[in-house]
Amino acid sequence: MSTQQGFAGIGQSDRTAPTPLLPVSLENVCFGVNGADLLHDVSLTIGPGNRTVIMGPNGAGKSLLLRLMQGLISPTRGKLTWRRDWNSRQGTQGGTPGSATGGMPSGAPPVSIVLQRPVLLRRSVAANLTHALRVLRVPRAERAARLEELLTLGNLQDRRDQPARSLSGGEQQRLATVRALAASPEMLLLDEPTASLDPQATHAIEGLIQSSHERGTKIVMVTHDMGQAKRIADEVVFVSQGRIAEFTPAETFFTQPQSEEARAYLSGQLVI
Ligand SMILES: Nc1ncnc2c1ncn2[C@@H]1O[C@H](COP(=O)(O)OP(=O)(O)OP(=O)(O)O)[C@@H](O)[C@H]1O
Repeated sequence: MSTQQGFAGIGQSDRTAPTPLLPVSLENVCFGVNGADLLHDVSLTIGPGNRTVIMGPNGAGKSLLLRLMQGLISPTRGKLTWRRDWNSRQGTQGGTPGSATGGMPSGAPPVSIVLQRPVLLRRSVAANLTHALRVLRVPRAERAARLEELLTLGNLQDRRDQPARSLSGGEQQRLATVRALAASPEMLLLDEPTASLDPQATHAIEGLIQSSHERGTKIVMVTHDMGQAKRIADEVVFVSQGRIAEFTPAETFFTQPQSEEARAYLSGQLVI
């Protein structure tokens, strides 16, 4: 896995620079369940670098968009293409694009996701991280050092032997976030990661997001928190009723939203 754009400092070093994973392009993507489209004709290119924040009312299709990018679901119609063919073991050079065009996904792109409610093993903090490192096939000899790096990154050194599920909500989310970063992902997807956290815990997660951004990891985050969106976003994708209503630089979005739907959302009106 690349550390060229991923989380440096957690150990790996590729000698050859792989073709970057991004951009990911969605061309006329529809996603439906039982014949009913939940995402309609989505065309969007998400490039590296900028922190992308996805906003929109409840039920608009934001999580579905993230799941498409996570590879958990595939378009019912249309095409989703990565710059790098992550499906192919040798596909890191030359750049045959990877794509998903329907049916069940055949694999998952090398991205990590953080959800609103972390899913943690009924084991200690350290065991959760060690398990992730094992699954990621980090050589046994490197695991101890990487574990320490992750514990330090998440400020969880004092909690290492505590059962993960007995941590506070904020600590659990710090653990889930550093576990996601253990993979040195080129892209980190976050689905309302701080929705149930207090300001201090939110600040800690935003710090982790910011430091991984500074190390080159692409950030794509769904949030309803306007303050957080303003703090983090370089660009905003606004989703309404399964369509992309707007994809603009953050400053434009917050000061001069172009779409009727975004104007209504930002002014606190009900958007159906
Ligand atoms: N597997 C499914 N079967 C049927 N409907 C689904 C399925 N998954 C999602 N939906 C519907 O698709 C719509 C979009 O869901 P999604 O979770 O993407 O919304 P969202 O924008 O993330 O909303 P929220 O802000 O409330 O989390 C919703 O109406 C949801 O009920």
